[in-house]
Amino acid sequence: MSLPDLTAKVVLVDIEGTTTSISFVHDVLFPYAKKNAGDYLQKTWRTDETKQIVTDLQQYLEFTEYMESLESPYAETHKLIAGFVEYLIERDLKLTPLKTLQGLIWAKGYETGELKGHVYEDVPQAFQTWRNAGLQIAVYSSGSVAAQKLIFQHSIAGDLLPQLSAHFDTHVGHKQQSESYTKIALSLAVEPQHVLFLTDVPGEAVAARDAGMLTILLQRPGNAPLTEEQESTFVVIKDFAALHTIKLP
Ligand SMILES: CSCCC(=O)C(=O)COP(=O)(O)O
Ligand SMILES: [Mg+2]
Repeated sequence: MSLPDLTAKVVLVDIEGTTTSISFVHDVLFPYAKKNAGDYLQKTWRTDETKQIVTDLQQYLEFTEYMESLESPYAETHKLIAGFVEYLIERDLKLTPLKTLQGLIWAKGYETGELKGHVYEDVPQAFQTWRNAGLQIAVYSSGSVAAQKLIFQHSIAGDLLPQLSAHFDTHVGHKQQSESYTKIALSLAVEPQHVLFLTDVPGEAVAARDAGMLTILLQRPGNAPLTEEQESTFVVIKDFAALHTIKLP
């Protein structure tokens, strides 16, 4: 495989819907976090890390909404927060403390082998090809940096973590804000036009493009369908192998 005529020095990949199926995140990871949140919070309740997460979670407007939605109060605070965590996961909210907590809960599942990170079968070969071509690979996901490392380290295709040079999560900013991509390029010490961002979400592609990055959309099985306008605005590929056969504008 050879790379198309692109000037990228870094390939920046999203996870859910790009390297990994949406169903793995929604049908395996999220249920695992929901099931184990109460136990995790109870065991770590007195640690500074958990105290900080709980304080941060309570700052969101959603916490007030959640409290108002309760029909009867919880006797124990860790159960109240576990209920709030479930409430947030069911709404797929990408709040930074929620994502931090999910990563901490998933760690045990990966450690015991109960969880194995899904990656599409073209991903390991593409990572190898890009690295052989001298490109760096970085990750930008709403999942915490710790969670990103776990999914690639314990992937169904083996340990892919050594292929990755940098990780970014919502601490850098939200994925549909172009400043986040400007900050990522600065942190990678490359011009944005030398970064190729691969994602399934058109709003993220627009934000990255507005920051000057090259952007390609993934249409993986199970991803949300793209509109005709999105398909005509962006290059769309069905997998990473297709990246090596397309001609970029
Ligand atoms: C890091 S694996 C878990 C993915 C996750 O929690 C998530 O919200 C996915 O968001 P993405 O930005 O990768 O689409
Ligand atoms: Mg995604």
